[in-house]
Amino acid sequence: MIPPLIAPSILAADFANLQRDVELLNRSEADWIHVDVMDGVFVPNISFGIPVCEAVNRHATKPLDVHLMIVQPERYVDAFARAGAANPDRPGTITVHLEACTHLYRTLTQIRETGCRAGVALNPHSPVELLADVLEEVDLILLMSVNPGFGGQSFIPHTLQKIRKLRRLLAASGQTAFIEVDGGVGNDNVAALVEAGADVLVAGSSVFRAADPAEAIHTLKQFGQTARPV
Ligand SMILES: O=C(CO)[C@@H](O)[C@H](O)COP(=O)(O)O
Repeated sequence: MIPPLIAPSILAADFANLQRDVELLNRSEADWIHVDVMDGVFVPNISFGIPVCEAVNRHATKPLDVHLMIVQPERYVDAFARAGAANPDRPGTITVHLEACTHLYRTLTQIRETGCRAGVALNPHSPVELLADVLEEVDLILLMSVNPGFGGQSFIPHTLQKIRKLRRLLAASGQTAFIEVDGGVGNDNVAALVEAGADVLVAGSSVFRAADPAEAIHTLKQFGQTARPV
């Protein structure tokens, strides 16, 4: 059985020891490094921007999974691609929010042209059916399982239904985008998420607040692997 991909979010890392924490992820079973960019407009919090992404990229050996929680993301896609998401040795993902894009189709095309996987994220209130006409342009669909803006929040259980619905939508259209879930992911829900059809799990607090983050990643993978449908 294939375990889910785990993308620890550096939003929960120690920013004063970012190199140490990125190197810890390099040595762990983490698959991608999730980079949460917040602008204080699209979400009520500011995290970090392009220079921090560049710094993470300098030390990372795993693909960057850049999640832009910003308005007008098309203005910054190329800069984040250059800052490490499009690293040719380990191409990553740039994800924009459906709710932040006036011309989503164009922005997804723009992301693919940088050499990155193109991702689209949905806030908890946005139905998965809104993606029906862009599925061919999408490599990854990120379902927010908390209201975006802060780490450490409680998982919204309705996300499980959305994952199942999205899995059916993808199957019916013959598309194979990754389904990623972001927010409140931990040992208590990883099996249910994988059973529902999630491929990639973002984990912030459950990794970086653990006594042993590498062990926490290993445990998430183990729990997910047992639950994964064959
Ligand atoms: O994008 C976000 C929050 O907006 C997430 O990536 C969180 O940072 C995940 O953190 P935890 O819920 O796992 O602490």
